[in-house]
Amino acid sequence: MASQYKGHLMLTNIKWSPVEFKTYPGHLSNRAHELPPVDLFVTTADPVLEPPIITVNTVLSLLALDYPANKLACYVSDDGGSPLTFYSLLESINFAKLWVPFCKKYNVKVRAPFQYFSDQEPLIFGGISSDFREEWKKLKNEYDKLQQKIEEATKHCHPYHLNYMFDDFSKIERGNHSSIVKILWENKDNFPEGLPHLVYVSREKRPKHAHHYKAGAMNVLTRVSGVMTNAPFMLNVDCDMYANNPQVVLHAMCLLLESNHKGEEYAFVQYPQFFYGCLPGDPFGNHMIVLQEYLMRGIAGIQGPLYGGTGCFHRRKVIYGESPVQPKNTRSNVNGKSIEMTLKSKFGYSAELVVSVANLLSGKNKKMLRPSDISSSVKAAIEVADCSYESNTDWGTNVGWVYGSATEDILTGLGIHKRGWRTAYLAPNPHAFLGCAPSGGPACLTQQKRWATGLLEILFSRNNPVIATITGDLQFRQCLMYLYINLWGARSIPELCYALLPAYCLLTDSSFMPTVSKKAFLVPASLFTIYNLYTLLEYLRCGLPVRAWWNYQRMARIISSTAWLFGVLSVVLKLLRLSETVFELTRKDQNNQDDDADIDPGRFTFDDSPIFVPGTALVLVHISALGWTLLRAVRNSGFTSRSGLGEIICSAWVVLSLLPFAKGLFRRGKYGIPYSTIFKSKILVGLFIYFCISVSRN
Ligand SMILES: O=c1ccn([C@@H]2O[C@H](COP(=O)(O)OP(=O)(O)O[C@H]3O[C@H](CO)[C@@H](O)[C@H](O)[C@H]3O)[C@@H](O)[C@H]2O)c(=O)[nH]1
Ligand SMILES: [Mn+2]
Repeated sequence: MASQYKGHLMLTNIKWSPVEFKTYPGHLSNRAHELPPVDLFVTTADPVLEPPIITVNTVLSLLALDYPANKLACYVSDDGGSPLTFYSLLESINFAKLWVPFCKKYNVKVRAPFQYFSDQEPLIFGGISSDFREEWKKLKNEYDKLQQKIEEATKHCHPYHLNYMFDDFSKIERGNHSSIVKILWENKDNFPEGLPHLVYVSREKRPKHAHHYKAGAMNVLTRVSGVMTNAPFMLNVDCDMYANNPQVVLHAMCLLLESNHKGEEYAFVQYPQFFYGCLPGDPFGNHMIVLQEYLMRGIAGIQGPLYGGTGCFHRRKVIYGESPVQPKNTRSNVNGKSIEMTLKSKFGYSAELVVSVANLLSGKNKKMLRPSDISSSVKAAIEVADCSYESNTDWGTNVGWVYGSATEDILTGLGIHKRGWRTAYLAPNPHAFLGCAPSGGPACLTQQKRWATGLLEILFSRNNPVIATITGDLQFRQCLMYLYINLWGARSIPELCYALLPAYCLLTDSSFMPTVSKKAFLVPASLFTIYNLYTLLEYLRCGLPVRAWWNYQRMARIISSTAWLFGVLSVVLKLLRLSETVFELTRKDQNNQDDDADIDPGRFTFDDSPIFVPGTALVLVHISALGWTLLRAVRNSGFTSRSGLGEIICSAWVVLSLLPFAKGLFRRGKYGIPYSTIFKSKILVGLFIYFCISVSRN
């Protein structure tokens, strides 16, 4: 708990001046001809962990956005290089040709078909024309067919080879293949009511070449779209984050096309991350509703929100490394080097890319309509997707998504704030994007471990927030905010010490809490009460149940003693150059494919990962300590020892927080902790008890 109180001061800084924007996209929709082009990016990396039907739905929701179709282009990056993903996208085109006009004609609210068709029929049909009813049925039927085709292709090896489009995939080896860029659909007629361009990109991968995970994929998408459509704005979403509000682009444009009262442009507009199919009571404490409501709004009032990796509209020139006040360079020579040479050394050798960058930076492409013919740029696009393209360029450092952290989003956003940009946070109603939150122990902890790792990596990078404030234009309060967030993982160490303290006291018959009968006891007791009431109040004010608050508190303790601790370990190993940090994907399909009959998706699950060892050991230590105290009390007929009620309450609180682990000791299957984990934990417990005994003997 103590580390929570210290965090509170930092939190006060963050929450001090919250900001909320209200946008009126209606004002823009009658200025359609002035709207700028926008490139839409979707990333996927594994057809098993991220089933293609999820990606297809996200793509369909983007193709159907309320925005002139000839100003949108959608690019899908597939790091898995999977023919299945490609096949699914290709198959979805015919459905999209029906779906997009249908959505626009009837002003459909939710444009991800799986979500739209999950609604009950009568609910939709109430008082609605028979035309609509017919079309609805037809589309539902078409969507079912599409889904079935994809399912079949997933189960059986599909005869991809029958189609020339699949040639590139015939001999593909995962992680070792050349770049593939395929135009799945081209809006040749430049038709505002048609379908936006849809392009499939799988960048070149070679075993010996670092590919920088998602950051690498984003940079390839930036370049590929640069040579094809070069829109001044780019939206990026994860494959599971479908657009839930058809007006997201218009909302974002309300802020991106204007500047604030000081005349400053916003570098990017970040939407919050909300989730669909949420389990009641948020059993894994990861719906982030309260976090975004208070934290993100607060940050929005300092220098602007963090970049969250998904649901964000970027200004392309910012991604290209521009600063808010860019020195005007009208000469064609800089220090004797031609501008072209300078751009080549920053952006790489592709002549097409350099021209597109020059056009963009000079603002030439602002009014320009997107080129309707993109097939002529496929060759250039393949070239910029090669894995050696970035060597000796600024990609990954001063240009594009920044490399060196498993949370490339925070690192990239920090670089933008460091250059002095302001950013904007927008939370429209209905929610802009919805994705799937991980569920189950292993998926949740893996995600948290990656976040803790990535956030800590940033502290050890040249983009450390303190350095960014001293040498760059990161505001002081924004720097404090970044420090608070980046230190999340490091909090696991003091938390673990505090969590062990009551057990240590009970085992060694010592105390760290004042005796309950003394007035001093009121100090920790009131801090404890105020902290919990305050956090509870935040939940209630967001309209969430008490259960959600408790689950969050509980998961926060579990996460910091397991996932965050492993995050710290992996950063230490990286600093010692013993291993590299990796981006472990979060599984996207929820529990619906399980064959357990008594399935309870809210119940904590385990696997044999070592990540569960510290939590198991912690709960065992406390059970032993409490048992030992009880035994002593029985022997001495009463609690006469030095450690008293304070320690017992604290110890019981730890067990309560780690209740899923305590229960897991007695369960089997995926709800139980594997024997090997329990065995390893018992060794740790033995060592700890031995340590306590030797201390109390001295
Ligand atoms: O080598 C990789 C690894 C990941 N991804 C994509 O990155 C996205 C995010 O991956 P996911 O497993 O869903 O991670 P999350 O923890 O859910 O993602 C959050 O955290 C990430 C940083 O750790 C951010 O990049 C994400 O935008 C943010 O939603 C997905 O679309 C992946 O397909 C790639 O394209 N290539
Ligand atoms: Mn995700």
